[in-house]
Order: sequence, then C-alpha cells, then structure tokens
Amino acid sequence: MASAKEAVRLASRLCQEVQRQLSAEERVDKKDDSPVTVADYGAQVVVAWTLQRADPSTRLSMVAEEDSTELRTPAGRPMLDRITALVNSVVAAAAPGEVLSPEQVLDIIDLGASQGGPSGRHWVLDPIDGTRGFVGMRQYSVCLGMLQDGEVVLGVLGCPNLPQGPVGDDDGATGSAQRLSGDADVGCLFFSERGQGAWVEPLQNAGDAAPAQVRVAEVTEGAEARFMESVESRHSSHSINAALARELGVVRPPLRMDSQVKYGLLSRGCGTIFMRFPPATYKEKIWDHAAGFVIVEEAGGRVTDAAGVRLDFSKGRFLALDRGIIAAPPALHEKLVAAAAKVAPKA
Ligand SMILES: Nc1ncnc2c1ncn2[C@@H]1O[C@H](COP(=O)(O)O)[C@@H](O)[C@H]1OP(=O)(O)O
Ligand SMILES: [Mg+2]
Ligand SMILES: [Mg+2]
Ligand SMILES: [Mg+2]
Repeated sequence: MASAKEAVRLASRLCQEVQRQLSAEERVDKKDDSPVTVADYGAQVVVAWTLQRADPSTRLSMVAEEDSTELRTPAGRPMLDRITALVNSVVAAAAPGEVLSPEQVLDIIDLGASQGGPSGRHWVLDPIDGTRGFVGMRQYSVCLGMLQDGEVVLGVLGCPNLPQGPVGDDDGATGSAQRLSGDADVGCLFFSERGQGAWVEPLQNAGDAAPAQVRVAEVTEGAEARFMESVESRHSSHSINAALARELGVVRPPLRMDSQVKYGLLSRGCGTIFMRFPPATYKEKIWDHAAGFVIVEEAGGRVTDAAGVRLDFSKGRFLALDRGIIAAPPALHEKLVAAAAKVAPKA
C-alpha cells in the first residue's frame, strides 16, 4: 500500500504542475476522439516506475490506459521529450541521481500493456481519469487499483482538485481548478485494502493529518439523496439519470464532476448516488472503475451494473456490463436497480 500511495502522490504532483501550465500543443486527440496530454503519459510513467522500483525482482504486470504508439513516430518526438523532462523532474526528487532516457520512458509506458485476467496479480491504472476535465480546468483523478486473482484488492485515488471539506455544486465546473488548486484544504487521497475499510487523507503534506475512515451516507430515501454524474453528457446520458432520479423522488440538482472523484465523494458520504449510462456502443475499461470500486465497497456501498450484478474485473481490459453502472448505499441501490428496470429497460 505504501508504494501505491507514493506512486499516486508523485503522479498527482506531475499532473498539477502540467495543469497549471497547460497549453494547446501539449494535447493530441486519440483515435476515439478522446484527448491525451503529456500529463497522462507522464503520470503513467511515474506510477509504473515507482511500483517497479519498490519490487525490482518481479516484472510489473499492469493494465493501463496509455501506450507508446504515437510517441514512437517522428511527429511524437517533441511530446516524448517533454514527457521525459517532466518525468525526470519528479524522478530527481524521489531518487537523486537517477535519470530516465526517452527510450526508457517508452518502455515504461508499455509496461501498461498487460491483459489482466482471472489469475495472478495485476496493477490497474488510469493515469488521468477525466482528461477532458483536466484540460477544461475541472476535476480529474489518478486511479490505481490492484487485482489479485480477478478481485480488486487495493485501490488508491488521487484527487488533486477535490476539496477536503464540503463540496459545492460549482466545484466541478469549468475553471474550478483555478479557484481550488493550491488551497491547503484541497486535494484528497482515498485508499482502501480489501477488508480494511476505506480511508482518506490530504493528497499532499501527508503526515499533517491522520487518515480518516470514510463511510457512505446512511440515506435510504431519494428525497434526501444527492446524485452525481459526468460533466460530459457524451460520456453518460444525463437524461436517463434524470429519469431515474425522478423515479426515486430526488429533489437536489445533480452534482456534475469529471472522473472517479465521484466514487471518492460517494465513499465519504458527500454524494449519495453515482450513475453512469454511456452510449450503447461504448465499452467500459477496468481502469475507469477498479480503484473507486474497492473504495466504495469498503465504505459500505454497492457498485453494480444496471441489472444489479456486481462488477467483474476478471475478464481482461474491459468490463462486461448490462447498460450502465449504479453505485449507492445498499438501500438506495436496491431502489435504483428497480427503477432502472422500469425507466431504462434492457434493449
Ligand atoms: N466516448 C466516451 N464515452 C464514454 N466515456 C468516455 C468516452 N471517452 C472517454 N471516456 C471516459 O469516460 C471517463 C470519464 O468519465 P466522466 O465523464 O465521469 O469524467 C474517462 O475514463 C474517460 O476516459 P479518460 O480516462 O481518457 O478521461
Ligand atoms: Mg483517456
Ligand atoms: Mg478514464
Ligand atoms: Mg485516462
């Protein structure tokens, strides 16, 4: 756990640095039209490097989002050089004297090409979840999980722009990062090991405050619930969520936030429901849910597909899901699955 937390802390620091100085040239659009920045690659390198260094005798098996294909082309070279410089600024602080070459950076990125599966130990990484939020100066998270024989047994979620205290409806909005980042009470690190509960501590300056155990809210009625969803309606249907919320009698407006920070907020009772209904053609990846899944379960919540089936991380890089994802405290979760059968039935 210590090296996983250290890895996420270091990667989060790199991301914060880049978000501060983000410029258009540092962003390219991938084939699926999703953006990727130097920070996505850099954070993946920093996490893989930290974990491999903590256990040098075993070759790391990691299921991670980014690969080096674009960076190995001539057009990708300036970006590779920028990533290498960024990574070395973090490496220098963690291991004085150590310097990575661009070729080593490419090879470390490709440590993330594991297929995962039902046996053995595999790390699961989304170096930046919510890249659209990251470039839009909103919320994002660095998400690291670990699979042991197909079960998520560890999760760490670094949320650099998330307030440690109450979260307002505007804290996920465009530009909120300028307002929030740098404040001493902003930045959360959620973590959990299977069977050990879920915990949160400040992302930076750890040691200033003891970790606090978190629990999902004890809410059983929709009227008391605050539901959370994507900022981007192309990632998750706002209208299905609104129909489900209506069915449950939810009165508060949705809290819109990018990335797995929503799982973190659910685990600490700040939001009570998280629902995600992507387009039918979209295949969910395990790195988009692994860390948040174990944290919410260990905080007493349930995370399933729309049919109420617990997420299964043992099937490789993707999740096989019925329609979407519903995460909530048990009593509300049961009502939401019943409502989904009515409002968003299986096609
Ligand atoms: N077309 C898409 N449909 C659904 N989800 C997407 C799509 N493109 C990217 N994503 C992923 O949705 C997640 C963000 O969800 P949210 O909308 O809740 O922030 C991210 O994992 C993001 O990937 P990425 O990790 O590259 O940012
Ligand atoms: Mg991406
Ligand atoms: Mg993601
Ligand atoms: Mg990502």
